[in-house]
Amino acid sequence: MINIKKLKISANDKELVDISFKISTSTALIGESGSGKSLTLKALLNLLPNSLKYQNEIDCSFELNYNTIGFIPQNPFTSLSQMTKIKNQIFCSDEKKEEVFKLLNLSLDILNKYPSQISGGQIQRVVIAIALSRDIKLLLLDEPTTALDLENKTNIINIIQDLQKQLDLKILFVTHDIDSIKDICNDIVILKKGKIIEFGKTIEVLENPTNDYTKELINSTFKNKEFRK
Ligand SMILES: Nc1ncnc2c1ncn2[C@@H]1O[C@H](COP(=O)(O)OP(=O)(O)OP(=O)(O)O)[C@@H](O)[C@H]1O
Repeated sequence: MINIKKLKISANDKELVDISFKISTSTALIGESGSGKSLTLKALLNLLPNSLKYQNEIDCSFELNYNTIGFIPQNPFTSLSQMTKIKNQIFCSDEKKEEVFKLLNLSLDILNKYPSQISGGQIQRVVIAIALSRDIKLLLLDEPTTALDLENKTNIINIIQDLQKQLDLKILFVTHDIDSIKDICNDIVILKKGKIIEFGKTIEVLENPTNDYTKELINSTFKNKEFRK
């Protein structure tokens, strides 16, 4: 369990984020643009700009640092160096490379390719493989399916579900797309303007939201789905 008792970020005198929440297994952080999702991730990754003031109080059985946290960004296409073969962008033993590639259902011949020679879905899986090539304990996902088409989106969601079953990984999944987390995250935190306005078990919150803003988010997801049909 990662118990984030206090996470406060401010710029000058303006409070940007003031939240507390737990990651028991997998938690979704949902909120509209500007609600503080990226700042929260940056704070956990220790990547906040110096201009911001940051205070935290976190109870966790392991140290949160580069070795224990993996990060999957919104746009996988910019995470890899285009001029370098995939195998030279994963810093671990050949055995470990093979192990994580197998886990992500990636063919080993991809190791000898450049990013431009593989598909978008494969690139996102390679980015996840790179994160898993270290023995991380917490995986942070920042809208990992936004840049993907529907087929690859479903693929990545299935892969994350499989990873949860196979590895002892805590997950914090940041998104504004409720649809993508309902099968992955046990818990859900709804963020608005840097504050938590609703939290709880994902199924319970989705089936019985108490806050009007949460209801709006769920309704708009539902409407979009109807629209896509
Ligand atoms: N370096 C900064 N200095 C001052 N304010 C900032 C800084 N970075 C972000 N903010 C402000 O903090 C708030 C939260 O920003 P954040 O990027 O965390 O939102 P978000 O929920 O990730 O949005 P999006 O979904 O668009 O990425 C916004 O009002 C933003 O303008």
